[in-house]
Amino acid sequence: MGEAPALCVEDLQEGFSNGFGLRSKGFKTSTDVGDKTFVIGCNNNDSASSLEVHIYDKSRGKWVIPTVLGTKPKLYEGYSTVLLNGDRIMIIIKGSTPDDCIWFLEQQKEASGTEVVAWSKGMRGDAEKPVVISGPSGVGKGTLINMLVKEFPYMFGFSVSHTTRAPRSMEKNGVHYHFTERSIMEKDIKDGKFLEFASVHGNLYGTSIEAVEAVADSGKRCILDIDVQGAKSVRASSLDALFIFISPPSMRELEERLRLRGTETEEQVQKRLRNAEAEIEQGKTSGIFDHILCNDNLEKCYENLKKLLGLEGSAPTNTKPSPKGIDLPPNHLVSKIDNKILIKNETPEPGNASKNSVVLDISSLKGGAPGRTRGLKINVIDSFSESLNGIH
Ligand SMILES: Nc1ncnc2c1ncn2[C@@H]1O[C@H](COP(=O)(O)OP(=O)(O)OP(=O)(O)O)[C@@H](O)[C@H]1O
Ligand SMILES: Nc1nc2c(ncn2[C@@H]2O[C@H](COP(=O)(O)O)[C@@H](O)[C@H]2O)c(=O)[nH]1
Repeated sequence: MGEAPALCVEDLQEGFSNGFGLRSKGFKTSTDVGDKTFVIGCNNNDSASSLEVHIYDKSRGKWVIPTVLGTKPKLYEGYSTVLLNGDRIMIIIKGSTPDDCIWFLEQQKEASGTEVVAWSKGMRGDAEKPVVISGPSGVGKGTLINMLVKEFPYMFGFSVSHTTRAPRSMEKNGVHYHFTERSIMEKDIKDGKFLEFASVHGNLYGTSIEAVEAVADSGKRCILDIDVQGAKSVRASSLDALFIFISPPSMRELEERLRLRGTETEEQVQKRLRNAEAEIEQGKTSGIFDHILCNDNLEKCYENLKKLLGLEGSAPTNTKPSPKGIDLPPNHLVSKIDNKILIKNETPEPGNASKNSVVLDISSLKGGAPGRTRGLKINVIDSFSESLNGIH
């Protein structure tokens, strides 16, 4: 809580509330959501600075500085804000690159009495849902994920978790995990940098928002290898993932795999096996998971996993995905009609496609903050007399 710098209640009354007008650098927009006013902006003219959020709570007559999750959008030349249904605010950034121009700000559940908001970048098209893979230690999650990433390198990307456990001999920092100290990870958790975290077999593990964003930005489908507690947290978040639980054929087989892997001490193996019983029970009964696969025969289980991911019989693709951006007209006005956001070019040039007006269809947005908001559909039009149908 505190004072919001360089803005007072009178400024809010001056009238750019819920407006679509473009704000230049150094200005702020205010958007009313229920009894709160979200003030988005930046105090200086530095193009490298990012957008900040302050909230004016009208019922309490107080300014609140919220905890902000996710990567913040960069300012560039200016921006417009549009209130969508619910409490999602769309931010359209002028002068940015095509992959960085549409952002969303959402209110999250309050944490320990503090307002929490989260940013997510808008992504065009129907990017596939992230995949959460859970199961007891030693069941073969890592093995299956490696097979998938090896066969479909341009389709899947692994979310690199943070952990306080010591690296195994073959493990590389930043590839298998971000190995970190507990005090640092605890601070980062407190600062809202993690989508989920859990204490697993005596160590802290967690998925940072940045890890998931990095995979989405590479145009790949994100795979998370996390325990059941983590899966439960992700289920409660807005990630909108597919949840798959891998179960062992038997406890005896699980024990044998853990021992044969030879990466844990006897004491650690015992601890992991004790935890496995509860995890298997939860995996099968908690309702968190969309699918349960038994990893008895590895090849068979892998084929079943591919089937669930819609890859049955599909040939591996060797082409790098090129995430499609959005070319906004440089000078534009923004308005909203139902589920369509009209970004009208103020200085159209016939024959110059990059200067055309744009319609964003927001009827099938998926996922949300923190992370990435998927499902934006775009139509580029020559003039606004053109039909708004045919959005793709
Ligand atoms: N179907 C299978 N049959 C026999 N061995 C298997 C099978 N699947 C995986 N394994 C072996 O079991 C061991 C454990 O597999 P893996 O490391 O992939 O498990 P995990 O679920 O990722 O474990 P953790 O959660 O501890 O990271 C490995 O040595 C792997 O080669
Ligand atoms: N909740 C989370 N669990 C995670 C994460 N990364 C890994 N894990 C789980 O931890 C155990 C043990 O892993 P190991 O590498 O020490 O064998 C396993 O079940 C993983 O799924 C995470 O980010 N969050």
